[in-house]
Amino acid sequence: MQCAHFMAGRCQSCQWLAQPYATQLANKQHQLVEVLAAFAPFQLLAPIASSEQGFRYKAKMVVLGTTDAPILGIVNQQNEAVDLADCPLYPEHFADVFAAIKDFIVLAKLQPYQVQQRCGELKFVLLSQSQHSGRFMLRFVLRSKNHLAVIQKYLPRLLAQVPAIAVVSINLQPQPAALLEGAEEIVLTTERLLREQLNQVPLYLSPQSFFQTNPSLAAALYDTAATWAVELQQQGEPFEQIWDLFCGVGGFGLHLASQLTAVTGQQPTLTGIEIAAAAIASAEQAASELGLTQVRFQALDSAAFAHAAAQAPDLLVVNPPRRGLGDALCADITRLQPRFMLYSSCNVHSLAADIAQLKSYRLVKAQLFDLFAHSSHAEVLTLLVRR
Ligand SMILES: C[S@@+](CC[C@H](N)C(=O)[O-])C[C@H]1O[C@@H](n2cnc3c(N)ncnc32)[C@H](O)[C@@H]1O
Repeated sequence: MQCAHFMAGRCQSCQWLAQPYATQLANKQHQLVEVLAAFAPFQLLAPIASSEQGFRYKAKMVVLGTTDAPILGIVNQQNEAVDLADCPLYPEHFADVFAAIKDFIVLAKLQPYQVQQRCGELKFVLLSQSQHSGRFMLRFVLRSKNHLAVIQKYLPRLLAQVPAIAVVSINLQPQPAALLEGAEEIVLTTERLLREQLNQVPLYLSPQSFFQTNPSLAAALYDTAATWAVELQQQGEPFEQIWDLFCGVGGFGLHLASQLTAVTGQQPTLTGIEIAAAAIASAEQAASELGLTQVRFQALDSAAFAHAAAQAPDLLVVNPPRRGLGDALCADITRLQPRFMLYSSCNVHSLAADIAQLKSYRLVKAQLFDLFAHSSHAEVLTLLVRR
């Protein structure tokens, strides 16, 4: 990927960009082999490469500059404001939408927040796009509600200029701390969710819910997890009960349930657990659109849910945040003993620490999905089988 900001030393966010992409991928695979060496032998599949640019569905822009000349980007290590509206990680239309957003900031006289002086209103602009429809979700992170009325006044003009913007919201983040967003969200459009579709599965993104950063590779990841489950089923392992812990808006569970139903004609019972209530509402909406009736999504702590359970599912899917599953959840998985686990992780170190704790499981296969090209991070999907 050619990036003028990186070449000029203005932005170093893509830490591995100086390495050719093939070298990056080989290095990540090498690291995976090293970190999982203690669990050999297992089948290591070829890594799944990302597009080198335009793969990120979401931009998180700090608002800098002045009311008359806003900058959307970052403050770099030299303490300079860098405009990243043309960052090549984003799909091609982001730059046009950022230009329209800057016009809107000028028109509505939204003063960029100044951290040192603790003055100004607009802290961040968060822009997401559905890869399937090309439509956008736009969020303004503000210090207060002071400019709510003026934003509402000029919003129709922005929506007329960029009709692809489907959802607009204001997030209130009154703290002077470097927090990206606060708890309160005010949705300004009739549409409240951005509809994405990966493979044939609809996924509904609400302003605050998590979504995988690289939708094309997320589609490959979910499809692979479902394919592995179908293969096990075809080898005579019926999956009546599936749990999807840390399910977010339902990507893994919905793919598994719909593919297993399509192949076997029998719908498994799917239980999805996620801490964010908005994500659970999205997962329920998608399940109903898919015609899946044997589903139960609940807004709960995954560890508390597993701790209260008396019976194991046939297949357990887990996709925790970077910290991993942790001791308590590993202990309950060991107590419950599901026959199969699909563990997808964005942190190979916490993945290895958890597998080391799950002594009654054997690592059968692993595959790297390069969701985070040009960084040291990657997603790894593993299949674990009870010994
Ligand atoms: C890496 S994301 C995976 C989401 C989803 N599986 C996907 O593919 O988009 C981790 C998810 O775990 C959720 N989460 C964090 N802590 C949790 C907890 N203690 N219990 C349940 N869910 C939690 C987050 O809100 C986030 O949606």
